[in-house]
Amino acid sequence: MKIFLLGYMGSGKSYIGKRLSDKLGYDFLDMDNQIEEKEGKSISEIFDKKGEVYFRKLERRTLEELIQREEPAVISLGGGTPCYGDNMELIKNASDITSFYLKLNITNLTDRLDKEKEHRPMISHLEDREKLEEFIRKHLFERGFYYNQSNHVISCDEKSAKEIIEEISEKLG
Ligand SMILES: Nc1ncnc2c1ncn2[C@@H]1O[C@H](COP(=O)(O)OP(=O)(O)OP(=O)(O)O)[C@@H](O)[C@H]1O
Ligand SMILES: O=C(O)C1=C[C@@H](O)[C@@H](O)[C@H](O)C1
Ligand SMILES: [Mg+2]
Repeated sequence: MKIFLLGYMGSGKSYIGKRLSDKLGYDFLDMDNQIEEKEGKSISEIFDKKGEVYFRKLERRTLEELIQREEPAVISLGGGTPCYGDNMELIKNASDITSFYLKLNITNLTDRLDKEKEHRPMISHLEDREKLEEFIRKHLFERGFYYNQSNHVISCDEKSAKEIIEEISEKLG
């Protein structure tokens, strides 16, 4: 059984994923960290030096490897992973994966990301909160189509990590 966490940048995939894995006694894997280890570079450096298309290809190969993995694990995907090529189809077609979309509203995502833009190359160039919010609104409109194909949608607005983890655990039964 593998648990995949999906959602926009800043939705808590890494934060919740680590804590959920501790609770379940599963391994925790963060796709962004795996990519950084493979390349020996930070995500920002990969975007800067090799470009986004190179990153998306690497992300696809890493997704394929994670899907092949047989041991139980909680796996946090990159924010864009489900939204490129047929990545979401691969996730949906794997019989041992349960996917959760960690859903937050635009205001809460903007609040979080406004404080943490630097290591996120998709948004690091946006000068102020207004531009960031406008970008997130458009981006989420495009990406929601993919995220919403997850097995479960978890509304995370105003919820603590503990509450979110409890909700995920309930869905897992
Ligand atoms: N339930 C929560 N309540 C309050 N803050 C939270 C909650 N979940 C996560 N956070 C905070 O939100 C920020 C973003 O979380 P995190 O880095 O886990 O997002 P992410 O989905 O992994 O983003 P990315 O796709 O960019 O890797 C972090 O500072 C984290 O501590
Ligand atoms: O939303 C995105 O496209 C991204 C999210 C991050 O997790 C990283 O995978 C990278 O910064 C791209
Ligand atoms: Mg993360």
